[in-house]
Amino acid sequence: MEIAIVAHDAKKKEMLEFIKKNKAILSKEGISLIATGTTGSMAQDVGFEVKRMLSGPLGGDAQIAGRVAEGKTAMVLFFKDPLGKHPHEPDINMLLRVCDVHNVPLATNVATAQMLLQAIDSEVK
Ligand SMILES: O=C(CO)COP(=O)(O)O
Repeated sequence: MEIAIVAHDAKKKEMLEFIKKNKAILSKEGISLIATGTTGSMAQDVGFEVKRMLSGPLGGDAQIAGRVAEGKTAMVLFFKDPLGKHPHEPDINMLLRVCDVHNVPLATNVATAQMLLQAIDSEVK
């Protein structure tokens, strides 16, 4: 199962804490991680194996949206900064929309992301 992790700059610290806390689940054999560029480097720096897309503002969200649409990415954990402005807002909205179009679980905050991971924990090897 491919899970995408994405975090805006103001949420990167939260994402780092979240993935470290959930390392046991996220490192399972049946789970692979993809990420936007900077979020991915951050995860790699603390020992995760992550396939990195472009950075968000350069098209990374759009690349992940493409993978969701193709049925490759099965879950998106996207810690959005609800207080900031982003030059690539259209790409961000596209990713959210494509998740809804394809009924792919999408968490935009830590509380929901935690529930999603708990929901799949027993199902993934
Ligand atoms: O901008 C982003 C998501 O919209 C995140 O991109 P980075 O992980 O490259 O910072």
